[in-house]
Amino acid sequence: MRPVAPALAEALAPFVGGDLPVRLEAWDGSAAGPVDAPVVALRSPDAVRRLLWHPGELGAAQAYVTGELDVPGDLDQALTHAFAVARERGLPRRRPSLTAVARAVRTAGGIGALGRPPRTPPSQVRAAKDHYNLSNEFYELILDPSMAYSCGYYSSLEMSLEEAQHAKLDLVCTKLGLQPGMRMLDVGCGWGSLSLHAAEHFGVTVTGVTIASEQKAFIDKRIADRGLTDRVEIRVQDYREIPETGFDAVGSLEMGEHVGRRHYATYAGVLHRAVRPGGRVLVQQMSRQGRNGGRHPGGGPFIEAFIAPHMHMRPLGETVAYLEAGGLEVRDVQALREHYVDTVAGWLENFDAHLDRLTALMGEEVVRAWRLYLVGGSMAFRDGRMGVDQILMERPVA
Ligand SMILES: C[S@@+](CC[C@H](N)C(=O)[O-])C[C@H]1O[C@@H](n2cnc3c(N)ncnc32)[C@H](O)[C@@H]1O
Repeated sequence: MRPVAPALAEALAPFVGGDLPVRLEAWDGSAAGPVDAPVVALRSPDAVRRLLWHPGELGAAQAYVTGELDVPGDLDQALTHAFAVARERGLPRRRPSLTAVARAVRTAGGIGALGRPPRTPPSQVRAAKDHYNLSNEFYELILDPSMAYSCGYYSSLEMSLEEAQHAKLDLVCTKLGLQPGMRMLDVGCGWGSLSLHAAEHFGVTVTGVTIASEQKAFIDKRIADRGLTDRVEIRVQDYREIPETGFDAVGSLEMGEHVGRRHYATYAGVLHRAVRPGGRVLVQQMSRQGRNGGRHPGGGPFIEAFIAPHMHMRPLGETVAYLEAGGLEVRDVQALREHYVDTVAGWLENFDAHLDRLTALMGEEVVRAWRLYLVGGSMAFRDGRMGVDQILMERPVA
């Protein structure tokens, strides 16, 4: 087979707006681009098909997840490099003619017709839709023992992930002013980290709600094992259907991201209605730059397609305005952006330590998607494109 890379480089140049920014290795063994740049390996013509069909993040992510495109070196380093080049060059002013690029690639590579890429396997679509019902074991292998799936609080540099999650839960319970005998509501309780911590360490009675039945099954077992059946109740319930009012405190850790712009006022209203006058509410939520969350409010085309569709993030100020409009008085906002870089590093360490088991459980493609999600997420927090904040509020006494 003729070497394809020089012509591929030429064909791909319009997409990158200049010289090749990476070392490109093609499936025929040829290579092009700077020798000291991160390596991107195109293992199959399907990688080119996907990049042509969905230029940019989505096509590249699809090709990476399927293994048609690989990054043999450090993924973080390669993505950081790609982002830096994209920022420096900006997007190409005009989208290149698909037919022209396809013709050039085809002539060079002899890869036949460049039609539609293969479809995304249904298993991946299901994995994204069922983010929280994926498999409890999958999350157990990645998260800390408390099963907190939200940003930890590294109050000292030497903390482990487990200690940082414990410190975060203590911080939340302290900010909420929990005292023995109080009633607390945990909206979007995940695998029960806050509900169980509040009951065990602060002596409160807790109601937790989640939309994932797998999570309820997991927490119910922990409740029984720890003798907390009379103090913690977990329900599979949408936040809009919580009937009770008069809670002394309400916590909602990283659930607000699932509430779109259309419903956020309702979410704020639910929090306000659930807590008694004078009671406290703490929302921990991720934010992102760009008015109204920009074109991709859910964290970008990759996350929206592969990990968790229907997520919605916005600048912190917009979220605060919604909560205030819902009748809550904001008392304190604490930014924890850097803590997410360390939290994700902890998750990635667990991920790498259990790679074989994770692959056996979920398959190669889900595991590749998750690596991209974790590495890309950590970068977004490190670079300030995303943030996470604890917003402490009080329901005013009328
Ligand atoms: C990122 S997890 C956070 C879990 C937990 N708060 C923690 O810190 O570990 C988001 C949680 O919100 C829940 N959730 C999403 N949409 C919901 C809805 N409409 N009503 C109730 N819970 C919801 C999910 O089931 C999941 O438990």
